[in-house]
Amino acid sequence: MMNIKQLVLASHNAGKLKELQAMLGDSVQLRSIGEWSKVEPEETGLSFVENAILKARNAARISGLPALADDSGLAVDFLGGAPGIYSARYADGKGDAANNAKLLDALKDVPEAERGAQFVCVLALVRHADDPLPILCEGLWHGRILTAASGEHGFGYDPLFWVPERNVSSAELSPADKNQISHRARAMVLLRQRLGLQ
Ligand SMILES: O=P(O)(O)OP(=O)(O)OP(=O)(O)OC[C@H]1O[C@@H](n2cnc3c(O)ncnc32)[C@H](O)[C@@H]1O
Ligand SMILES: [Mg+2]
Repeated sequence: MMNIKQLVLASHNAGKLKELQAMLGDSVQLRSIGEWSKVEPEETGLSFVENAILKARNAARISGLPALADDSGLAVDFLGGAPGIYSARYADGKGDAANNAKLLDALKDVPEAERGAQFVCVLALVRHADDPLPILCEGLWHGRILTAASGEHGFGYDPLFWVPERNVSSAELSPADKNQISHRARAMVLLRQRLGLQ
């Protein structure tokens, strides 16, 4: 079992850092790779797993610390799983608001029953840059895409993601509630088990 006190998070996304640190608790300190470099690696993989490993190796190489990466996104049934690994780049890098507007447009006139979607999160942890055995944990969160944005919490696609088990959008959940049930929370439960943290 690994005894990890400090991990570098291979992400420039402040929303992820906040959620992951809250889920990990005080026993492990997460430091953003932004402390070392502002340059983001190109996400050239064809799967969440490949991109998560690529980001984790890059961060471990730059920082010299064990690294955790989160590759995540939204897979929409009607769109054959798109935007998927391209979720951050869906509107060509114009940001969350543009991504959400493009998604609403792509699903214009699509009835509720066909608006199913899942958030996906893959966490990859490497002990060092060339680690031959990364720890991989996956979490899925099933919901549906709304016809208009709702809610102020969270980040990214949260205002468009309807959470059936709570009858609210994921941006209407409190941060603590989202961290109990999200794709990221599910992946983190598995990671904590693998690290012997619970
Ligand atoms: O690669 P890093 O630096 O970690 O940051 P990123 O924001 O580019 O992250 P990804 O490449 O994993 O892309 C994830 C996309 O999916 C969205 N996403 C992931 N988790 C989400 C969540 O919990 N709520 C809303 N949107 C989420 C997010 O906004 C991005 O558009
Ligand atoms: Mg990214």
